[in-house]
Amino acid sequence: MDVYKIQGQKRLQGTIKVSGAKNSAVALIPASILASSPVTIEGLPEILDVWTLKSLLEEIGGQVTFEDGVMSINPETMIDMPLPNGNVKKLRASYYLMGAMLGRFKQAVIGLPGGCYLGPRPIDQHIKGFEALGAKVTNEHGAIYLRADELKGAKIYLDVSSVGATINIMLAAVLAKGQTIIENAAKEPEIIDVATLLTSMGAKIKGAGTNVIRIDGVESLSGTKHTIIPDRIEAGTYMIMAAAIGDGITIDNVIPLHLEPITAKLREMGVEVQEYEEKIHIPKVEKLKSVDIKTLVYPGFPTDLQQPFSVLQTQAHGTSVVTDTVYSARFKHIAELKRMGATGQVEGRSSIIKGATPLTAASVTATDLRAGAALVIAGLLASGETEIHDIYHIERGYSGLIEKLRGLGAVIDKVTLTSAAVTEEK
Ligand SMILES: CC(=O)N[C@H]1[C@@H](OP(=O)(O)OP(=O)(O)OC[C@H]2O[C@@H](n3ccc(=O)[nH]c3=O)[C@H](O)[C@@H]2O)O[C@H](CO)[C@@H](O)[C@@H]1O
Ligand SMILES: C=C(OP(=O)(O)O)C(=O)O
Repeated sequence: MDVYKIQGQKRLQGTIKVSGAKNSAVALIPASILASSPVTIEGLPEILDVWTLKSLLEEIGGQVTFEDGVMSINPETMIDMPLPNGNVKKLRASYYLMGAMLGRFKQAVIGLPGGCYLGPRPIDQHIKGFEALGAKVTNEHGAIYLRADELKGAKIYLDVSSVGATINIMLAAVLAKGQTIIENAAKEPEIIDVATLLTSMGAKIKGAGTNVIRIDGVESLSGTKHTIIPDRIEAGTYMIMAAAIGDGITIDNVIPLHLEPITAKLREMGVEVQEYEEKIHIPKVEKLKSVDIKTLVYPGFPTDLQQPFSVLQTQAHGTSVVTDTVYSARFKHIAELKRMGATGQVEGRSSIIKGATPLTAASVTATDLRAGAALVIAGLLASGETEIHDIYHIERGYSGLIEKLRGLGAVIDKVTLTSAAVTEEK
């Protein structure tokens, strides 16, 4: 079992480079299934989710190479192999195989997805979209069976602005006959990135990034080369870390516009955020003011950053309230932060954090991906040696984390615990 060990209270300084966006990567890779010739995606993050998707494409017969962030996918040899179990359960975004395989083969069998448990995460809006396009969809023993004689464009109103449903319907609709209109579509930058790839493959998509997306189906799509956008959630995590324990940190390879919700909140807390074309610099912070946050769909404050942000709130003077309107149970990190001396409690969909509290090292568990990111920041702040368990969650989303943090002066190691050490801890 691997853990991260962090010696805290080392001030961090320098430049940290952000990788390609996880939530784009996990949609761009399945999108390649729709092409009739090779697709190359550049700048991909080296994270578990990307490796798992590579294996999934290979399971359906794709020829895939992945080196130095560049994935080359030959989809010509792919077949409509059922994927009811196994790798599909390791990540949330395996649901994109439904839209992409339905689009190409007009049928697919895909196990219900995994990913972080943050409260219920239904996929009813994805299914509603597939059905509107003409597919018959059934759930048999935990796998979704999709089949269509042909896919026909339709008008689909999403009950919730779901990122996954918006992208999945786009994937299924690009090769459908006629026009598809997605209303109340999600507007996240990753949706624009996927639309950009599909458009460069020959798809006709208008309105990605707004709440109405129009797709005119085409006969076929061809291979292309695409460069992914930077990861705004990874960048936001490092901005929070810079405000917490930085002595001047530059975050490189960012699109500052995508970071506006986090930049605005940091400024409210008294953090100076200097924006450049593709970089953000955060000088040392003297004093943090408490602020409340409410997560919302883009361009609101991202739910994926509320857990790391809570660590900063433990260092702010006063009481802060975090309300997550997207997920009902994204608060498991609070119990872990309390082990490290934080003062916080969870009430319904909110966490209430009182600061400023010095953090002390403890043995803690990354219950999910961003809880893990929060614990890394807490470990960097805490006195003593923090040990973080279940780091596979963190490695689903942060590329080269140890090396990147060491580059700023952090003392962090990935250590394999022997079974004797694990038993002793229990
Ligand atoms: C792989 C990926 O891109 N993951 C991101 C994606 O997840 P994901 O695509 O799963 O999130 P959604 O945008 O779909 O979910 C938003 C909300 O809608 C609800 N919902 C969603 C679909 C559905 O069919 N029915 C339904 O009720 C969800 O329970 C949730 O409350 O967007 C989330 C919200 O920004 C992020 O936290 C995740 O990092
Ligand atoms: C919730 C997240 O990911 P996923 O949807 O892949 O579980 C996340 O990236 O914070």
